[in-house]
Amino acid sequence: MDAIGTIEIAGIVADIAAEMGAAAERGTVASYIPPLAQVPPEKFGIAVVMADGAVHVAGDADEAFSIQSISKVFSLTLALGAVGDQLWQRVGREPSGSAFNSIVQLESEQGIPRNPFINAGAIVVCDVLLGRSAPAEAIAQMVRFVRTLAGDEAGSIGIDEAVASAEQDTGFRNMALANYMRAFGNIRAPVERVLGVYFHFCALAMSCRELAMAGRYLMNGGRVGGHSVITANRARRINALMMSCGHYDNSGDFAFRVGLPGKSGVGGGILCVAPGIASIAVWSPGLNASGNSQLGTLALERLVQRTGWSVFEPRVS
Ligand SMILES: NC(=O)CC[C@H](N)C(=O)O
Repeated sequence: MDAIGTIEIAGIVADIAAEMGAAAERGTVASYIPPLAQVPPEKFGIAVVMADGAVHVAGDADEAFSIQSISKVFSLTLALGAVGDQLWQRVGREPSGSAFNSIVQLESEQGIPRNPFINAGAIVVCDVLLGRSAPAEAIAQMVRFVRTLAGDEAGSIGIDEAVASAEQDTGFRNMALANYMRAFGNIRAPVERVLGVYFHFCALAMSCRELAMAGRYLMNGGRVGGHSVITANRARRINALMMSCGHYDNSGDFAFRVGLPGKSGVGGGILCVAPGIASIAVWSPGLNASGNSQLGTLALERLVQRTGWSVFEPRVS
């Protein structure tokens, strides 16, 4: 850890929540998935779980929200566990520079998505998981996995079925992506099954506190409480992908402003990792033009300015 102590972090987290509560420019809540449009834009939560186990929360940190594309981090982790590096034959590792739901690169790149954190890539990841289990099993395995990562013994993390079925009803672009990749042979299971799994993963609901807890393995070289979730090498690589691809065509700007691996979702959440230091979750439903939480990004930018936690900053001992 660096020179900043526990009391200071608690104060910084509380100050940021107060600043974000008062912010006027809150972005636009996603409306293409109808239940997400109902979430009040005033919400803001932040949770910081330190490497020593201390937890600092402020604002609406205990209110569950739809984690949406943040689930792509957990599905990637499961798929790497299932098939290892063979995954990279079907999904790339380059930033796309395009929107999260873009189809344009798939034609010239023969149905191989640029990375696992855009929709097309995450849909392939779901297909890989379906190579090993039926849809209901894959969904149950994901819920169990995230609960275990978060230490959620009460089982409060779950799938918001209303969100999952709204995505099913409105997910025409995702259907197009999946069918298009199927034409190239990069989706193997029936498209409806693959998307059923994908939509349920996106519909996972949890709070900032639970999400920051679930991200601990990424700050800890793949380990949580003495257990190895994944190898240190894989944790490092997932962090690298979060840095380069976690915010779609905004990933460069996020690295510039925050300088930490992060993954956003259209529910307004961001999971962010300060390796060796902290796992952080923020939530504010209003999005910027690239579909990333406007105030969530600003909150992380301020947190890093005040703590010096950017991976590009020298560590003070
Ligand atoms: N960026 C996101 O969070 C997108 C996830 C959303 N479920 C979709 O597929 O469109």
